Amino acid sequence: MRLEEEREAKKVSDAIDRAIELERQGLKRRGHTKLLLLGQAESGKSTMLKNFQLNFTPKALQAENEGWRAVIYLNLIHSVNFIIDLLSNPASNDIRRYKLSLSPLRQVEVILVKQLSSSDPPHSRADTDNTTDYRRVSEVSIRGGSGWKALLRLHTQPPPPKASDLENARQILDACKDDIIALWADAMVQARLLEEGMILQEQSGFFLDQAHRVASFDYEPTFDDILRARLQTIGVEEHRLIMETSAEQGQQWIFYDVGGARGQRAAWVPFFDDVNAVLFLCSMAGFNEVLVEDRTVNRLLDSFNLWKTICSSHTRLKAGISFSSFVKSYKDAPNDLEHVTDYLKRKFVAKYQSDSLKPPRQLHVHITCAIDIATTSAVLARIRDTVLVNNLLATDML
Ligand SMILES: Nc1nc2c(ncn2[C@@H]2O[C@H](COP(=O)(O)OP(=O)(O)OP(=O)(O)O)[C@@H](O)[C@H]2O)c(=O)[nH]1
Ligand SMILES: [Mg+2]
Repeated sequence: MRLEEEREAKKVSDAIDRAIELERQGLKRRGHTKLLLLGQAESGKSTMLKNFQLNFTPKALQAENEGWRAVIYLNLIHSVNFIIDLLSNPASNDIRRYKLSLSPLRQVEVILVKQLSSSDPPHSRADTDNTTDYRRVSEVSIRGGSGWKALLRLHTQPPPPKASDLENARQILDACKDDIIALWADAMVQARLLEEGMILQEQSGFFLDQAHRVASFDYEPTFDDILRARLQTIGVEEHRLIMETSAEQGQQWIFYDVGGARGQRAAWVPFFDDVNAVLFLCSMAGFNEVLVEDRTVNRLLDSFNLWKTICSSHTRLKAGISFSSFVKSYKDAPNDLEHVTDYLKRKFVAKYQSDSLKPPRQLHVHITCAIDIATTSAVLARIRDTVLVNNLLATDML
């Protein structure tokens, strides 16, 4: 029996090895692999992506250092400004002094947000919600694809003639360093935060206890800092990672990192069908927290529901939804992509043939998936060729 069991286990293990090898070869052939990161806001999607970069493309992550420095500065300054706002009634000379000495940080925050969000207006929750939420520090979010990493160009271009905004931020932070440290250590500040039920240490983008380091003139972000830096994702960002590690060298991994807040989730749908894997993240700490966007909903419960929705979502036809039960004229044909596509194509052509004005204009039907760059570029090439040939015909050159 034991030998039989061992043989059986070996068979299973060999089958798994073969499947892995086939998958590996498949990936090699396809040249790249696509991964979709899903989960509610602050579940760690962007952080996972950074971890992938750290492991597989460390040089590329290193090259993003200046961009992350700006995010870390912004995280720290945002916390400081938040505390100053909280102490709006200066109860003591000390508080008045902090307010004055740390006031240059206001302008630095505005500049950093502007720089990070490039042409987009900042999407600060504080902008949309006038009621101050003392339980959380409002966040600054940058729209996906806005090119906030354009900041990184600082890296490859020669230094600008005048001190850059980032350099300015560095100097001001250095000058404010001692007061930031003193503010955070102040017993009155801590008491006020406690009164408001705010535990800043547990919030993302918390760098106050690292102020002595981060605010120093010679500060260089460590990988650990980069992992802790918080920038809310808005929309869907595409990140292309060219693997640097020897086993995967040269392979391209494309990550789709999405915004996880409820208002962002509709944007995920088009990405489901076209990826090799979905990575779903759930923050275990969410069990006693509520959603920022809906304070009546427990975060863990929201994650469960989201997971359920994702598990039950499928390519519509593959999920067994019958095309013919919605389109009555589709009879006696298989419920698969090939036949449904062919049917739709014929339907459009038939309408054109029966209703197009005379003389008929040319019709070219293309099937594509607009989020698939390869198929879409093939279609674009065909469109370009058609336009080119028509132009040549019109000028009697053909
Ligand atoms: N303690 C702890 N913190 C984490 C973990 N993963 C991420 N974080 C922190 O949680 C914060 C939020 O993480 P993000 O990766 O920005 O969250 P996200 O899922 O991309 O959020 P959205 O972009 O808003 O959808 C960051 O400041 C991280 O440093 C974790 O496993 N444990
Ligand atoms: Mg994110």
